[in-house]
Parts: sequence; structure tokens; C-alpha cells
Amino acid sequence: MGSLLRENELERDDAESESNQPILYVNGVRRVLPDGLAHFTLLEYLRDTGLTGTKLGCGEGGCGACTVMISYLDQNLKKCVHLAINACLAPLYSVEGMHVITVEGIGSCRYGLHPIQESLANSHGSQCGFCTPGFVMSMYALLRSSKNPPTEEDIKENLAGNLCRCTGYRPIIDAFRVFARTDDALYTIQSSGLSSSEFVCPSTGKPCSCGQNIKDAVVTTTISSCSSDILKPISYSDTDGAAYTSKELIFPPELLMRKSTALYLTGSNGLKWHRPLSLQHVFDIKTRYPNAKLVVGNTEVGVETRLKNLHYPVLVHIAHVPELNILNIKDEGLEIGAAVKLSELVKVLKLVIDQRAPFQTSSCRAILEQLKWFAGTQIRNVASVGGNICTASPISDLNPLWMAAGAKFHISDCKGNIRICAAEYFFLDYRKVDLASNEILLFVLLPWNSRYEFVKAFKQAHRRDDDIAIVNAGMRACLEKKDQKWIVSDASIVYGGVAPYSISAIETNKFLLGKHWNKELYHGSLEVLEKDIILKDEAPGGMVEFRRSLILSFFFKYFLWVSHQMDVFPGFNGAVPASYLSTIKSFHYPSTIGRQDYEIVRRGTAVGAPEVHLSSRLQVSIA
Ligand SMILES: NC(=O)c1ccc[n+]([C@@H]2O[C@H](COP(=O)([O-])OP(=O)(O)OC[C@H]3O[C@@H](n4cnc5c(N)ncnc54)[C@H](O)[C@@H]3O)[C@@H](O)[C@H]2O)c1
Ligand SMILES: O=c1[nH]c(=O)c2nc[nH]c2[nH]1
Repeated sequence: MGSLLRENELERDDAESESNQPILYVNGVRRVLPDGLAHFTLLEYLRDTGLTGTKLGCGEGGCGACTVMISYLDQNLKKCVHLAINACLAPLYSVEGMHVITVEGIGSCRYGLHPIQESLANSHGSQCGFCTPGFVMSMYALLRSSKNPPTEEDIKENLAGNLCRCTGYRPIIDAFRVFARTDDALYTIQSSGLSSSEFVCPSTGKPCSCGQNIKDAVVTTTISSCSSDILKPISYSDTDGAAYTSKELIFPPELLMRKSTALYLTGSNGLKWHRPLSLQHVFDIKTRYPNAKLVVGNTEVGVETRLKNLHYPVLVHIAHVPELNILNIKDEGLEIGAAVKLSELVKVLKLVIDQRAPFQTSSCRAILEQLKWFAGTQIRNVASVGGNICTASPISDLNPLWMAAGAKFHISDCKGNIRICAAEYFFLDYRKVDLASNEILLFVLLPWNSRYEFVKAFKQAHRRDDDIAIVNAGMRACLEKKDQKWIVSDASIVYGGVAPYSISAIETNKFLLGKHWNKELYHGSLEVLEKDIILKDEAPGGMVEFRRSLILSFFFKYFLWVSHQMDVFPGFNGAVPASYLSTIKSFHYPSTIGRQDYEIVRRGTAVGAPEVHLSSRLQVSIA
């Protein structure tokens, strides 16, 4: 890998000839992107140009050590968006025309730390410092992209893609909590009902003694590890840069004015990188190179090429093709372009859930719920709906839901002939889908639900955040009232993680049809389900007993959930006992409040005292 340090020197003053050159901005500095680097990731480029604050950890988008923020003008939204992404998976040319901000770009020891960095250093939020820039950048991107202060839950959700293996999350959350939306009244003595001698910690919201002055030379006291005098909470408005000497980096005006153009660039081993900007151009490239590999977020293709040694000689980056980025609210359902990013999907789902009658958006709510547990924010910010579908991973979190929800995939060949395939019939075998080499997925139609139709998602992984499923599922049942009974008129129960691809429980679906929704239906379904979805003892993935029990317990939860939804309708006699209700509650993170009590014995040295360690300011800024 050659050094890129000379790239800055290659920049020329001639604005005319530069206007069509591939460029990007890094920390406010314009860089011309030379040809020949299609095999480079953004991370390799950054580190090779001396920006080593961004780290290579897992190399597959799972640890967040490589988190940077990208900003670009979204042509759909007509506004500048700021997103945290994994630089380890982002192909260098995928950020052409964008502004990349790394940890070095937001603050430094020399010119002043950013409030996020300051707070993290002061809260003892770094130890070895390896993951620290990633945490800083995830938080930075969250604040830059939020109109209002985020909630504590938003902060946790946005840090789900960042792993720390030595400091611990409590001091990190403590450091970032000062930027969260909180109720100031919580911290006032009057509202808390505390006596005036008790101090409420601005960090934890609990009574503590961190505000008391410790005057004696040798004092023995019990303190909780949280903000102290030197740790004044930084208000959200301070993140505009007012509190530190460096200015917040703005979006480069050149990138606002610049018109995006189609790109053709190359890389090592004859690699070709195309960036078409219209569907017709995609078809033209695919006609010329039938085996060309489409990429959007590169979160699967990147893992295949970097960790599994697969080589795709022609890559077609379709992320910016308008026809593949549609989000249309139609009478029959929601049309979602194949290149729509999962984080964009989250936004549109929230919108339609707000706008439409609740019963119509049961599928939307199930997908939204599942997306909360789908990878980390950095992945969701680039990974696409179509990429997830066409990869056909056996543990895909969304494919069982598309199938259960009755989604229709609209597919086009390179001549523009369109056919529609029901999601249920699209997945054929292990990573094999009903798509010819001259076809691409255009968009997904997610139908609205009818009045007594209930869709729900399930996922069990080793941990809640950012983990692949052991087993997941999508379930839908539609009920109708007949002869004073609530009868199943349609059902689709689909599982992932139990076969080489997402599969329907076909016999169970048949069994459910026409049955009265009651306990007998539940018991009968379990008997059929056990024979319907068979996991052999030697099934790949192991944990067979556990997975078998998950297949049944997901259905149990679904049965209870639907019964609970139906409880409000007249003539339904299947009320769920209160003691079972915890089974069907959605999970929300409780507030993270840690408390650490220890004695401080002051003997005139730092030993034993909770001093901020000397490397912390460097670790949060790396400069
Ligand atoms: N690395 C991680 O941590 C992680 C976490 C969660 C999900 N994922 C992956 O995210 C992926 C989703 O997005 P992505 O955009 O990054 O995928 P991608 O760009 O890596 O492409 C994935 C596959 O989908 C195909 N594809 C994409 N769009 C297509 C279209 N319109 N028509 C036909 N084929 C198309 C590509 O050719 C490729 O084979 C999922 O496949 C999932 O496996 C990765
Ligand atoms: O659908 C998915 N969900 C995930 O969490 C995931 N991780 C890798 N690949 C994945 N696919």
C-alpha cells in the first residue's frame, strides 16, 4: 500500500480543471482523490494520510473503533446530513464529494478539546484509549445530527455499535449524559423533596456528596464516582463550539454548490469502480458486465472481500441512484427503494406510524422494533434495504418480516422489464435468491394492514445490542369475527436462524386458518410447529435445544401478544393474565446509574484519589 501523504501536494489552484476531479474534504481540508484506489477503505486512506486516531478493530463493522462522521448534501432531503459510519467498511470512493470528520477534526489538546472530549476525559471515560475516538465520534455525529438534545435512550442506542473492553460503559455514559435531554427540576432541592444538606448529582440525578468541598488535608469520606467540581455539566448549547477555542467544522461551501457526477475509477488487481447516477446507467453497466457486483453500504460485500477473500472485479455503487432511493406512500402500501438506508427507513416508518390509523401500520411497527436491534447505528446509516434482502443471510432480521408481512419485491431486468415476486417466494436456498444476473431489486412494497391484522417481530441473540440473531421471526395473523368467534382468516409465521434461509412454517400457517383464536389453537399450533420447523441435532450453528425452544416460545409470545391486542374488542374471551404481561412488553433501557463508593485518603499525592489520568486528554483527541 503506497503512502498518500503526497496527495495534498498534488492539489492545484486551477479551479476550472479541478471541478470534475473526484474530491473529498477531511476535517475541513480539500483532498483530490487519485485514481487507482478503488480497493482502499476510507480507514486505510485516513490512517495512511497520518490520521491515526481512527482505529482498525474488528474490520467488519462490529466494534466502532473506526467510527468517523460523514456529511453530505442529501439530494432527496435537500439538506446536509451528518452520519456516523464505520470507516473500516466504507470504500474510499463511496465518500467522494463528502466531508469526513475524524476525531482529530473536532478538538485537540493543543487548540482545545471539544466538550464531548472534555467530558469524556474528565469522567474517567478512557483507559487504554483504543475505542475512545470511536465513542467520541458516535456521540459527535449524534449531536450534530439532532435538532434537539438527545434523550439518554438515544445516546445508548447510538453507542450500541461501539465496544469498550476496559473502561466500562458507566463512566462513558456518565460523560455523555450531560448532553442528554433531562428534566432540570430533577436536580433542584425543592422538587426532589431532599433536605437542603443533600446534594443532587447533575450526572446521576441521585443524592451524593460530589459537590461538597473537601478541605482537610487528610479527609476520609465516601463519595460516589460522578461529576465533581472540575466536572461542571456542559450544556447542550455549548456543543456549538462556544466553549472551546476551535471552531466547529462547517460543511464546505464547495460541496453545497458542487454537482455530483457519475464516476469511473479503478483499483488494484484490475478492480473497476462505477458510480452511476441513474437507473439506466446501472442497466448499461450490468449489460456490459453481467457479473458486476452492486454495492450500497458495502457492509456485506466489504466483509466478503476483506475477510473471506472474495474478489469482485467490477463494483457498481448504486447508493446515489434516485430511482432506487424512492420512499412513496401509496394507497396500497409503502414503497421502499432498494438503496434506501436502514436509518432512512426508520425515519419514514416513524412518519407513517404517526400519520396513519394504528391498525394499518402493524407491519411498520414490527419492522421499526426489529431495526432497533439490527446492528449498530454506523451500519444502519449505510446498509440498505435491498442489500439486506439480496444477501439473503439465514439470520437476516428483516427477511422473515418482509415474508410474514406479505411484502412484494419489484424486480427489473436490464431492459427495464419489471416483475413482482412475493417476499415469501424470493429466498430459495443458502444465500440464493430468485434474481437472475441481469436483474436488480428496484423496490419493496410493504402493504398496509387491515383492521384485525397483527404483525410482530422476534429476535434472540447473545446480547441485545449489535449482535446477530440466534433465532428470529416475523409473525402475522389476521382475525375476523364469525358466529361470535374470532377466527384466523390469514396467517404467516416465518423464522430465521433455523435453516439455510428464512423459512415459512407452512404447515402451521395452514393449521391456523379458520381456527378460533383461543388456548386450543395455541396448543395445537405448538404440536404442528414442532414437526413443521425441524432442527436436526447436527444443524449448523449449534445450540439446537435452545433454538428449538425459541421456535416455540416466540409463538407463545405471539399468541399472548395478539390475545392482549384483541382484548379490547367485544366478544373476545382470551384475556391475558396480568402475571403474563411482562412476556410481551417491549424492552426499553432503564436509566444507567452506577454508584461506586470508596474511601479517599488524601496524603498530598494523587495516589488513591480519583484524579483524571494523564493520558486521558490525549486519548480523547489523539492530537
Ligand atoms: N457488517 C455488519 O456488521 C453488518 C451488520 C448488519 C447487517 N449487515 C449486512 O448489511 C447488509 C445490507 O446492506 P449493504 O447495503 O451494506 O449491502 P452490500 O452493499 O454489502 O450488498 C449486499 C448484497 O446485496 C446485493 N445488492 C444490493 N442492492 C441490490 C439490488 N438493488 N439488487 C440486487 N442486489 C443488490 C449486492 O450485490 C450484495 O450481494 C446485509 O446484507 C447484512 O448482511 C452487516
Ligand atoms: O439482518 C441482519 N441483522 C444483523 O444484526 C446482522 N449482523 C450481520 N448481518 C446481519 N444481518
